[in-house]
Order: sequence, then structure tokens, then C-alpha cells
Amino acid sequence: MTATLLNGNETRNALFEDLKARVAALPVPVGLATVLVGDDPGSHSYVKGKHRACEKVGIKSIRRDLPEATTQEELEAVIDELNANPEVTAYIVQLPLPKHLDAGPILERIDPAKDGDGLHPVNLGKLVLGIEAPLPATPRGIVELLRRYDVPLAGANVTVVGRGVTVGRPIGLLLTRRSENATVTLCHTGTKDLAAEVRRADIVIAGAGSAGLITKDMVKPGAAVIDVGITRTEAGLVGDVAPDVREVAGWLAPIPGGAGPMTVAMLLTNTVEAAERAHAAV
Ligand SMILES: Nc1nc2c(c(=O)[nH]1)N[C@@H](CN(C=O)c1ccc(C(=O)N[C@@H](CCC(=O)O)C(=O)O)cc1)CN2
Repeated sequence: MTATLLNGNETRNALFEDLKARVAALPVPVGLATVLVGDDPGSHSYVKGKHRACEKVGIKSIRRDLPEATTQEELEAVIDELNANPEVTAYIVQLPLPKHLDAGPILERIDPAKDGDGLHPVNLGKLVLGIEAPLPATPRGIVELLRRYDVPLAGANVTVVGRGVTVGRPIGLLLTRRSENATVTLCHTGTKDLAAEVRRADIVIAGAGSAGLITKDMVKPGAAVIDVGITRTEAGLVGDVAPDVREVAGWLAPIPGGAGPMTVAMLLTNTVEAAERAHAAV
């Protein structure tokens, strides 16, 4: 068996076409801002990708690039400026922040109505309560990808590996909504038997950031496997999922070309929805 590839690049491009039409139909300009602190090459590359995507869809993009030595107070001042800036429909703070900065109070300071990433505590709370709000971009992208490829979700056993705030923690909240109806197990470094948890899953979502962690022998034949654990090596990008998993999986969202491009598509979707909501409110 060779897995069907869940093609995030193709799906993102289709979503961009839809977003382009929605942006053109809005009588108000749409603006997405990014805040990037420091010199991490990966973060620089993701932010660049977000601005390139804005250009494709017709969204004005605004950059706030700050030096590594930026203080918590200086970063808070940038957040306050973006909250007040009428050109900014939504924005994100690129994660991870340098170690001397505390991401929690920064994310909390973002105006929840301008939260492009859906990571503000109020918006995560709304997700728990089933109230409409911006959704975390990567989890939303994963659900969209699974849906577009007709991967059965209702009643599926999903094993998530990794408890990070951008993927592992929120993905269970999306997949256990009534509309998805999956059963989710969240695994982490304290999990006693990771192989057993992965082996019984119909869907595996690997976001631990540990290269090659999920091996062929751990995957149930025919399962859907979503790789979101990027490690940068000299040889290039390596995912959490070993390459030969595609020989047993039914579906595979690989790195690169799977869930990653969907993250950007969903960030732009959150931004357009914020503009539509703001316009409907006037
Ligand atoms: N504020 C946020 N920070 C981070 C997020 C996030 O959603 N919000 N997620 C990741 C990084 N990320 C977006 O910011 C991201 C990761 C991967 C991709 C992507 O398209 N990956 C490509 C490969 C790209 C490459 O060559 O480097 C792929 O998988 O095909 C886009 C965005 C952490 N931080």
C-alpha cells in the first residue's frame, strides 16, 4: 500500500482563489500584520511566506521586525500600536519568541478581534464553549485537509503527539466538536507507551518536533498520518514521521507540502473573516 498524499499546496492554492474573491468583494481594505522578534531563520522564512501569501490574495501586509534584544515592554508597545492601528484587520506574533520574552502576556494583550492565530485566551475559551471566534491556524488547516480528502472523522480514534500551544493542545478541541465527532488522545513526553497509543489510532497527528519519531511499525495499516513536526537539518527539513510510513499509511500529509501550507491559508482565512465580521458590525 502507498498512502494517498494530502496535498497542502494544492489545497492552499484553491483556498487562496476563494479568499481573493472574498477580499475583492469587501468594500473595506483588509490588512494583516506580523510581529517578528529576532533572527531565527525558520521564523523569518515563515513570516516571508505569510507576506507573499497576502500579496497573492490582495491583503495589505504590514511588518514589524524587531531586534533580538527587544524588551517585553517594547514588544507590548508594538502590540498596543497594532491594536489601535485601523489599517490592521488582524495580526500575529511569530512564535517562538526569544527566550528572554514571555509569550503568554503578549498573546493576552492582542485585541481578540484582531487575533490572526486564534491563540488569544478569550478565543481559545470560545473554542471550548463552541462560540464562533478565530480558530488556531494549523489545527484548522489540518481539519480542512482531512475533510477535503474525505478522511473519516466521526468516531475516529485520533492520537496527537506533542502538547504545544499552536497544534497539540488546541487540535483536540476542534476534532472533538460535534461537527467532527472524533475521539482524541493527547500524547507527550510523559506518555508511558507512545507506540501503543499511535498503533491504535485511525488518525495520527505528529507535532512533537522530534525527527523520525513515528516509525512504520507504529502505524496501523490504512491510518491517516499528519506530520507537523518540523526539524531543520543541514540536509533540509525533516518531519516527525519517518519516510517509510507512507508504505503502510492510507493517507499522509508530509513535510514539506502537507499541513504547513494550510497554516498560512487558515491565517489568511481568519483575517478575511475578521474583516467580514468587522464590516457586518457597522
Ligand atoms: N504565531 C505563530 N507562530 C508559529 C506558528 C503559527 O501558526 N503561528 N506555526 C509554526 C510556524 N508556521 C507559521 O507560523 C509555519 C510552519 C510551516 C509552514 C510551511 O508552509 N511549511 C512548509 C515548509 C516551509 C519551509 O520550507 O521552511 C511545508 O511544510 O511545506 C508555514 C508556517 C510555528 N510558529
